[in-house]
Amino acid sequence: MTETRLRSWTHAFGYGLAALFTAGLALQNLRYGFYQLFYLALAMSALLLGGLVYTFICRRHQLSAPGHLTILAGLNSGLVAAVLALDAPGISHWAMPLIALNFLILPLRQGLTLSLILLLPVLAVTWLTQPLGDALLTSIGLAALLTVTAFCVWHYDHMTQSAQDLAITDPVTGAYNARFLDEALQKEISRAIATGHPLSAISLSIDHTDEIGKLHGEAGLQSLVQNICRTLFDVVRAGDSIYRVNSSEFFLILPFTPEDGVRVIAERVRRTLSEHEWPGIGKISVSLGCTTRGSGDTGNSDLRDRARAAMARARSQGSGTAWFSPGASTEV
Ligand SMILES: Nc1nc2c(ncn2[C@@H]2O[C@H](COP(=O)(O)OP(=O)(O)OP(=O)(O)O)[C@@H](O)[C@H]2O)c(=O)[nH]1
Repeated sequence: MTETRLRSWTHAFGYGLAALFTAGLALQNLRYGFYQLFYLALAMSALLLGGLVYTFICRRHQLSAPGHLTILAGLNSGLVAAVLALDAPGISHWAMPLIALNFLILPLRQGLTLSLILLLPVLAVTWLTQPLGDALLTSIGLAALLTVTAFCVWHYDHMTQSAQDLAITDPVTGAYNARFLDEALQKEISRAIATGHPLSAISLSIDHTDEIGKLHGEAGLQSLVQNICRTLFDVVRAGDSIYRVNSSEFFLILPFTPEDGVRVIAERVRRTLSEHEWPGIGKISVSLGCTTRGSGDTGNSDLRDRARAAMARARSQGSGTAWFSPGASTEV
């Protein structure tokens, strides 16, 4: 299940349950003749049903739907206004489902801000109008609910982020992994097509890895790959991204980089890596295949395969060289 679909279901569940709860409150208040509370609960219930419908309408872009903040701000401010205007002691408890809903539906910071804005006037009125014991119990209950809910949401966000990072990162080097390369490259190509900025790529292979492995063992090779990757991170600029394609190959995506630029950075990488004295190993060399997106390159495989073919060509010229392949143009 995708994150968007999961959010749609939890939002729908949250709005639905809260709408049922407030509808129940409305009926109860109608039965006992508390008409102001009846109308308040009815209005909240209608707004919650609106949230449910909005969730359904925005099901494809649930993560960025801005209407949830408006709906929840309306619900929270309605309750704050009622707490300040009505003389109804039990109304402070209505804040509980709203706090849970704020955290369930909004991003953590927005949920926390809205809940605090709701909680402060509710607690102030409770302390001013209720006996000390009741006020204390209500305050502890609401504060505990806010803390526990905020912690659960923070924990969930943290776990989700870690799982996403693990899925796209190579554990040895910290670079992105090969699985993420195609997706990231396609995204950059679409961005380059939309904005017209140049895009280049480099396929980098460490030369003579079989010999290095035989001489220094698998651990020595792994440590070399790790150090090379760390050096690559230092050499390239912030917007560039590095992917570990296999045990001895990296791929670099270089946005905003034209043909002249990729030649400059490829030469800088080649020189830096070949002049460095690698701990326990000494000097090494790398072969680099570079390419720049042409107007005819629309798929990730166009750039990826051409950069790798250029790298193979560089290798065939002798170790420690770079080769540039121009991009494909559309026929005019
Ligand atoms: N993507 C990328 N391109 C680079 C990098 N370094 C150099 N280039 C490209 O090479 C061109 C010339 O780079 P430099 O010789 O360092 O000159 P520069 O004007 O100081 O480069 P910038 O200020 O980085 O644009 C730049 O305009 C870029 O297109 C890099 O780390 N990443």
